[in-house]
Amino acid sequence: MGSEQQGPGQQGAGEHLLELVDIEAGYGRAALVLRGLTVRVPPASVVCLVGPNGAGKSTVLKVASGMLAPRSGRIVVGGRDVTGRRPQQMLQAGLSHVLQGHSVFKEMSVAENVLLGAYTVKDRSEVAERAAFVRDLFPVVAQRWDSLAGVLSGGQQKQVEFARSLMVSPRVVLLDEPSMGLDPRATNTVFEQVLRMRDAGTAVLLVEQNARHALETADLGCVLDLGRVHVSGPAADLLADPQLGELYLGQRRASGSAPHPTTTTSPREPA
Ligand SMILES: Nc1ncnc2c1ncn2[C@@H]1O[C@H](COP(=O)(O)OP(=O)(O)OP(=O)(O)O)[C@@H](O)[C@H]1O
Repeated sequence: MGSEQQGPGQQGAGEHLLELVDIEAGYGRAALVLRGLTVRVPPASVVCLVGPNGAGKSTVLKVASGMLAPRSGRIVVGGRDVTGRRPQQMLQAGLSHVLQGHSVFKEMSVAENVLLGAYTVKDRSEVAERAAFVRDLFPVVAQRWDSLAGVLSGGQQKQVEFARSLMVSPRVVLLDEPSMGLDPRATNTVFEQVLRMRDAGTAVLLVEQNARHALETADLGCVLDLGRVHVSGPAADLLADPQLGELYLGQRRASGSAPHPTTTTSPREPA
């Protein structure tokens, strides 16, 4: 593997919105899943975590959103140490988590689903302002505002989830596999919306099975393996690294030998 590149796993602490530093975390008494992992999210960026199944990508997001307390390490949001806080406190600190799978309430309207995201916001004018903001950012949300969420397509429902996550004006949105179950066209739209969120001022920490597409979208990337950052750097550099491509992105070797069959196949666990 090429030498470590400058990126979210290696760069020094500075003006970052989110810093996960030397995190060790696991489930119950089971062995550690994250083993000294450091990831930093700068402002106005999309940072993507890729790597084999079981590397710990979703676990990173659970630690960041307070769903799983780390055994050691620090979580810093906007320069403030928030290690050990619960999910609602993490939300108030500025970390909004869009979980894997679909989480819209199908029997409720798009409006009701989106406004649920503002349940911690007491100021009604702030809620109205924020609703106008997300309707502007996600046109389909505005167009289908009064529709039942259950009649929307999978990609449209994902945008409702994005809109809901932005209702609290988060500093960083944590997105767990937003393209899961979507067809290529809907996947393209969802990735375009990820960039719109970034451009509108919310940084994104993204976990994706679709590693190539995610790195093509992201500014920075981290390849995780065995609960550590294996290599990190500008996403374009990771994409251009032939060895990373062979191991994690399903690229063919120059010699023409067969590629790994999926973008996430572990070099340790050939399919
Ligand atoms: N709730 C849980 N309880 C116990 N073990 C868990 C739990 N969630 C995840 N794990 C284990 O933690 C490890 C890392 O899982 P995680 O979901 O973070 O990996 P991942 O890199 O996101 O993989 P995938 O791409 O398959 O989702 C795996 O071995 C998984 O079995």
